[in-house]
Amino acid sequence: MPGPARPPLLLGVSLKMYFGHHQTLNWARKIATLAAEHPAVTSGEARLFVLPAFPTLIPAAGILAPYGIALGAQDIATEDTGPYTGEVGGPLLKEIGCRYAEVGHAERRRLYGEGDTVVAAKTAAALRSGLTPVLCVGERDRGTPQEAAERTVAEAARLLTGLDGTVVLAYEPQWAIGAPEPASAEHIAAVCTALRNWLDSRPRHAGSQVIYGGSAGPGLIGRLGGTADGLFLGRFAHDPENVRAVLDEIRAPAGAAVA
Ligand SMILES: O=C(CO)COP(=O)(O)O
Repeated sequence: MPGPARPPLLLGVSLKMYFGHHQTLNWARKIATLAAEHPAVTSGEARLFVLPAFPTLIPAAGILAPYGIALGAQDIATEDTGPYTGEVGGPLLKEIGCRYAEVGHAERRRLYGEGDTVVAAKTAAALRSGLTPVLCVGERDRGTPQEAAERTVAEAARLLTGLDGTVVLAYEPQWAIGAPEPASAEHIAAVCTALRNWLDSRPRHAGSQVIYGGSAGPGLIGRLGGTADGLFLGRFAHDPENVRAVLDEIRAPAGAAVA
């Protein structure tokens, strides 16, 4: 059977702090069942990753990993080990099977005072432990796509200064997070294309991907014309049927009829 014509699209979900423990595991079981049977996943056209709350990582891995769904943490300490009360370090995350660590999410910047120095240090910590950082970048206020592209590329360049390794750049315009609608397809395409071009000029980040998050859900991926390597879902992934709908669109892209 011929393999997929293009690299797999990456479909990430952060559960943030929405779900309880059992709720997380019940949701994970539904996502595992979906992954086991959905042709977008079984054909290799889509790859899934899930970022649940820290205490659920081990049991969630037991449910999701057998179906090829990668796990990751929503945060990571800047240090690897030592007297850092309340923090969780990269070596532990790696040991329990994480592949990803999210850094720099707008909520952590806005609510917990994380700035560029901390975000860059967390990105370095993830890479040091062999984790792929899901590095969130994106402008705070709505502007033109060109302004957003320039600002976001500069942000990525700043945060990755001096670092080598494969990353997932999650383009999340802050004004589109928690909104009724994602940014427009034109806006997302302009910024993701600029990020892709920038990455392509940086061999030290070979293999990196650019995904879009911010009220992403069904109906979006097909409108991006391949300019993003995937989506980063928040609220709209709480209903597994929405995840199924996005996988359906990955299976039947670019104008093909989706039932
Ligand atoms: O921040 C996000 C993913 O990390 C997006 O969240 P929402 O899709 O709920 O806006």
